[in-house]
Amino acid sequence: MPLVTTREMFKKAAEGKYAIGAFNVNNMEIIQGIVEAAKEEQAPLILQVSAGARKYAKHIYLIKLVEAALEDSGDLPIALHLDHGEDFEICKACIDGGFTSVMIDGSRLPFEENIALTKKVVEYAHERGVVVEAELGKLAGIEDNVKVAEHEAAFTDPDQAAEFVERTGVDSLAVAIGTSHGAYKFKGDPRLDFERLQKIVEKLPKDFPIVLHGASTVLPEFVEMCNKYGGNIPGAKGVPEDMLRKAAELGVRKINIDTDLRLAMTAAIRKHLYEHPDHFDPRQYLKDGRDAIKEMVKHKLRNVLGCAGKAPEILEEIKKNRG
Ligand SMILES: O=C(CO)COP(=O)(O)O
Ligand SMILES: O=C[C@H](O)COP(=O)(O)O
Ligand SMILES: [Zn+2]
Ligand SMILES: [Zn+2]
Repeated sequence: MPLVTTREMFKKAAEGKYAIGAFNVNNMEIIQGIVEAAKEEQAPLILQVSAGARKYAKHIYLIKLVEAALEDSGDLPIALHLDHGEDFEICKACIDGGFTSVMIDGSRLPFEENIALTKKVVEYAHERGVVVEAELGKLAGIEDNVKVAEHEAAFTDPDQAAEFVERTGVDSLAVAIGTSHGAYKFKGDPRLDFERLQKIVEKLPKDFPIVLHGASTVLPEFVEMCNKYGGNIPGAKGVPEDMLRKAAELGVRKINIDTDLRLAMTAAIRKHLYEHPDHFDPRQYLKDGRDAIKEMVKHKLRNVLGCAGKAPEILEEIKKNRG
């Protein structure tokens, strides 16, 4: 099965009111852990690559690893997506280089400039059968080492969202409703602006796919494991699972997860090295990291995103459209 776009995934997810997991990938063990989980759960997948990932692993290695995953996974619908593309050039490089979906993140720009940049990417992408995600509103937190302070973060305006989608022709939209990137999402009690989300859904075309960034739950078991085995990440806190379920119920179709992968892998490796100070074969501890990712992703697919078992209906939709 070749790479697919997110079109059929989002259509079926809207019908069934579930979300597709978009997992950030940076190396072989992360990809293998995620894909193994999706295979066992028969779930659709979005594998996403950031500029930082391309810098770390190189575009060609990531593409080849994802190609290997496709072959190894049998008949799973998998999309390869550029996460937070900051300019036309990186989007073009990924479109030309085999990605089926790109994000142009013009959220830092004034409204009109964000529209112009997004339109330019949409035009280039659509001509080549690639779908585009854009972003409106600013998330607090760290993105590619750029720290957006809380007071600079700005929630998405529902009217602007409708105008933005109409004028750009974009395929999905990332919104800011209170999530943020990284492991420290809330100082006090977690809170998302669901009223705003509902208004955005009402103003957008029916079933328009909404994307939630910064959606890791920061699982306490991994935070505790990190801290127990030599780590120091006190006070890490993520988006509670029931809030993500509610977001999917309301219209969020893509849920972005990176921090939870990082935490799972690091916690398992810390534990392994602590318990086996004599080990120095990377395969021994990387295997534990990969296993931890697999179990965590299975839990997400089944209990949070609701997309376990949905691969067949998406494949059927893809075949129907290819006629
Ligand atoms: O939004 C993300 C990638 O674009 C990841 O968010 P987290 O930091 O919550 O995992
Ligand atoms: O949006 C942030 C993602 O977690 C990607 O992070 P990164 O830019 O460090 O790869
Ligand atoms: Zn952004
Ligand atoms: Zn993001």
